[in-house]
Amino acid sequence: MPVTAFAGGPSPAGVKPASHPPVKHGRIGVLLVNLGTPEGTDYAPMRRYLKQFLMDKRVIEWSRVFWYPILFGIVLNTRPGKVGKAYESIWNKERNESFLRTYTRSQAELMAESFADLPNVTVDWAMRYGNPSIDSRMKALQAEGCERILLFPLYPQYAAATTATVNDEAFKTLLKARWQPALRTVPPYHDDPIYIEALARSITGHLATLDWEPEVVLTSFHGIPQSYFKKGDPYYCQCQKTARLLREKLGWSKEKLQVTFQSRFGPEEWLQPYTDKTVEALAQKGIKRIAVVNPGFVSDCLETLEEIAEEAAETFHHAGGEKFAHIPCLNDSADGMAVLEHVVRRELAGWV
Ligand SMILES: C=CC1=C(C)c2cc3[nH]c(cc4nc(cc5[nH]c(cc1n2)c(C)c5CCC(=O)O)C(CCC(=O)O)=C4C)c(C)c3C=C
Ligand SMILES: [Fe+2]
Ligand SMILES: [Fe+2]
Repeated sequence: MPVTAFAGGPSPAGVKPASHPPVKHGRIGVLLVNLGTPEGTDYAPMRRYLKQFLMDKRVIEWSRVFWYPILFGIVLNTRPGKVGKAYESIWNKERNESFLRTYTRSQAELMAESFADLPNVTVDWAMRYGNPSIDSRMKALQAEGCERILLFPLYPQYAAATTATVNDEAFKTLLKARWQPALRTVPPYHDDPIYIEALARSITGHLATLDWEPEVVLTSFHGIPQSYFKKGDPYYCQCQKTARLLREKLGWSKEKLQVTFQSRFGPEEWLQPYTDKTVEALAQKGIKRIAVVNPGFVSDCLETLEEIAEEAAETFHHAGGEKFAHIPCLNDSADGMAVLEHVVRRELAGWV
């Protein structure tokens, strides 16, 4: 709004000067933000995506003097090709995009539909890495008249490498804003009864479609380096709590529902036990039937569709296992949407 709009001093309350430009106002934005996704599986888009991701200090906390030579000298030359092939095996060919993007868009669209009772709320979506960027969608929401924005990092368990970096990026977009919206962030919902109930229903529902019963079900969460945990990240404890509540809801033992951590990156020790090693050890111990669920992922993605449904299944079979099932993430299912909508409605309290 140009300063000239106020030439002649402030207007009397409720009276808009004729020279005042039209300004959209009075709306509330809800921005769902997931991790990110490359634009394609070829070397160039994969490198662009990994570069933005792995330059993030919240993701790789090592000194830049030590990390950048490794990142630019080795990782960004070798990893785009390797990871691009993995993405290819799980690419949504119909839409030419990753499923993470397909589901995130669908979640925003379904939420917007179900918020018909909240006509001044606009629901949008963004990605922390890649597009649509947080910056572009925050600006679009403001242009639409959103004076208040609820930012929803799509992670049930808080980690600095995920939730905090989304929040950082959103607040960064406000650094140069003349007229900032009010910005609220959604807290973790790892122990929310509706989330636990949805997970339990999804597990029992999926297992009911099989003609066999797993001896062991692994709840496999994305890992973080142990050093991040030791510095005070609550992620490990929140994962454990989700699993405990789920176990109680299902009435299962600690042997039946186990917690593991996947997706190690780099030479450090990560949270343990590791998913791949556990899958192998279970088969070697004579366990023949297992299922794996990923409660920490709101949507299926590379880490669930490739690393678990493909790689972990192969590891299990090679080690002597017979039946392996991957239980899909909540995605845009009715139960999954009920969780996201419940969290958003709760966090909009006082605004709507
Ligand atoms: C040190 C590196 C990494 C940390 C810490 C980390 C934490 C973390 N990540 C997720 C969720 C996802 N990660 C995904 C992919 C992915 N993760 C890392 C590295 C770290 N993640 C890399 C390098 C990649 C890219 C793929 C690869 O090169 O192996 C994804 C999938 C994205 C997709 O497009 O499908 C998700 C989701 C969480 C929840 C988390 C900490 C709690
Ligand atoms: Fe990751
Ligand atoms: Fe992975």
